[in-house]
Amino acid sequence: MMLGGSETSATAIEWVMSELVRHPVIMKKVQREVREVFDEVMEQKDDAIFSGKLWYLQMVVKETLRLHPPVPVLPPRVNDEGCEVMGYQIPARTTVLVNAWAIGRDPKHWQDPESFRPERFEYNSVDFRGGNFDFIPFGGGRRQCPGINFGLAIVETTLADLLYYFDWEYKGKEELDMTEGFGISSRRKWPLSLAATLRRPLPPA
Ligand code: HEM
Repeated sequence: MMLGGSETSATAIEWVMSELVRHPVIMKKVQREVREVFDEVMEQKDDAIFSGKLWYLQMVVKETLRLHPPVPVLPPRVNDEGCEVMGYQIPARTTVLVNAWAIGRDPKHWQDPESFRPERFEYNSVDFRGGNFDFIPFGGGRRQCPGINFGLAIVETTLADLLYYFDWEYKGKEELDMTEGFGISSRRKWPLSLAATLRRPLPPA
């Protein structure tokens, strides 16, 4: 369980950083938010200020999970009884696979689906907590990921630290390759390699 949870969280973090270095305006905006909130926390020495304030970072994570769900195809399900879904007859005992990756890029549900645009979530209540079947990076229904809150906390706090303390740059000569690898989780095919520049003094070890 912990292995699955850390693999999915690490995959999400790597894709967020990949999208951010490809979108410098979005990178600047999210870093401004994180630095303003963290600087205030440090000044006031009050962690409570942190809670719920990283709105834009949360939208960036959402948009990344839409385009790069770490579990692209949900674990198989077998239906006990026959049923009809969108005009398709599904006989009893059929193994059904749900493609979360394709649903997140479906133009019937998402405007300009291939673009990385966190602002799409600003006035949009679509969430991944099980109520919207057009956005299911954590699955849905009774078997939805039980680690959703823990996973999001790992992803958001790790990213907030990376973005607060460092500036990040991709130094490759060619455009960053966004090819996905093949496997149960959709990690990058080629590991992400970025140059970090320290922008804030690191806390004492
Ligand atoms: C960004 C991080 C994560 C993502 C995207 C993610 C995604 C998923 C998905 C798609 C499923 C399958 C749901 C389904 O069958 O419909 C799942 C199942 C599961 N996840 Fe996560 N997960 C994450 C983090 C975690 C963490 C941190 C833990 C625990 C420490 C965890 C524990 C589990 C367990 C135990 C299941 C199996 C649930 C069952 O079959 O009833 N996950 N996760």
